[in-house]
Amino acid sequence: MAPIEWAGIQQFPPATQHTLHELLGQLKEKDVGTLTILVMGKGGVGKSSTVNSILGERVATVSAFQSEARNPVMFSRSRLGFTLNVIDTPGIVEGGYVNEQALEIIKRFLLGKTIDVLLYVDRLDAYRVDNLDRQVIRAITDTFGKGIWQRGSVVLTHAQLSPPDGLNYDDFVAKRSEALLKYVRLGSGIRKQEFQEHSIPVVLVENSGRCKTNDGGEKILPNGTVWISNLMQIITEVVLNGGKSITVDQKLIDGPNPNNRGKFYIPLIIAFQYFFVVKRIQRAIRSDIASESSPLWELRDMGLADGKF
Ligand SMILES: Nc1nc2c(ncn2[C@@H]2O[C@H](COP(=O)(O)OP(=O)(O)OP(=O)(O)O)[C@@H](O)[C@H]2O)c(=O)[nH]1
Repeated sequence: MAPIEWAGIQQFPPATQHTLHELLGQLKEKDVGTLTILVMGKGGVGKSSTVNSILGERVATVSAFQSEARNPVMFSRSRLGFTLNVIDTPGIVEGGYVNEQALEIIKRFLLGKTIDVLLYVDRLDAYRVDNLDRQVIRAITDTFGKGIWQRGSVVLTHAQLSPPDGLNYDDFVAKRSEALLKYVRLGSGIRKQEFQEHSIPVVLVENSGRCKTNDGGEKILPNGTVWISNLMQIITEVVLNGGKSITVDQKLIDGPNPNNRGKFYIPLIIAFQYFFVVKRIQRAIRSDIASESSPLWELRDMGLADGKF
């Protein structure tokens, strides 16, 4: 079925439309004709609202109360021969734990689809990160493999805020980003150096209808960033700056965990070590013992040394 024409793009102010068309042009130039964005995160953080903001249409259901048993949905739109797919997913946390069943449903929904970009959504106005964040990030990593983070971006909603304690806005954003990225690193198990090399971008979003606008009618953040253009710009950069898209096939769904595939080799490595390393060392020790002359204490105990030693 051909995707519906992306009419929502015309809802944006002319300057935003111009930027979006430019970005689509950049992608097409690099032979990227389809862009599939997967939106994930905890419940109630603003995933559906962000999907609506990107498309410029109210397609995903937004609820002030955490919705239960929601299914993943993909919204497809086309524009000038380009297809934009945005996949909204239910929150994957329930009762303080990662809901494995929700993850299973998401995985099955994604079967046969290729994810070009992961948007990991959380709120800017949350003042702590905890073990739950780490668990959610680990669950995403276990599902898709570490490579997903090379195609990942952290999205922080509720970005129109006045920081507490008289903190400067940009400092507050930097602190919150740093704290969250640390947990992304820990949860994904990516080594520190590698993580720093492929820095994961953090993007700010304000989905509220009361978001401030500039003279051109574009929605802006307290630091003046035109956030829809900025979000789409970062998404384009993530796609064009390397890392592979993730195709969800049956193997990925059945497991084993994509990060643990090498574990199959562990018994072989142990056997190799036993025969070629341990055995060799044992032989060397044995021949060493055989050739060793008696130590002095042994000679003394045998009464052969005269106590000068
Ligand atoms: N002020 C403000 N409110 C937001 C923002 N994003 C979302 N909200 C509100 O937060 C609530 C939850 O938003 P949703 O978009 O439904 O969140 P979700 O992550 O899709 O929620 P689940 O489907 O339950 O996982 C709604 O009342 C939204 O109006 C934002 O950027 N700013």
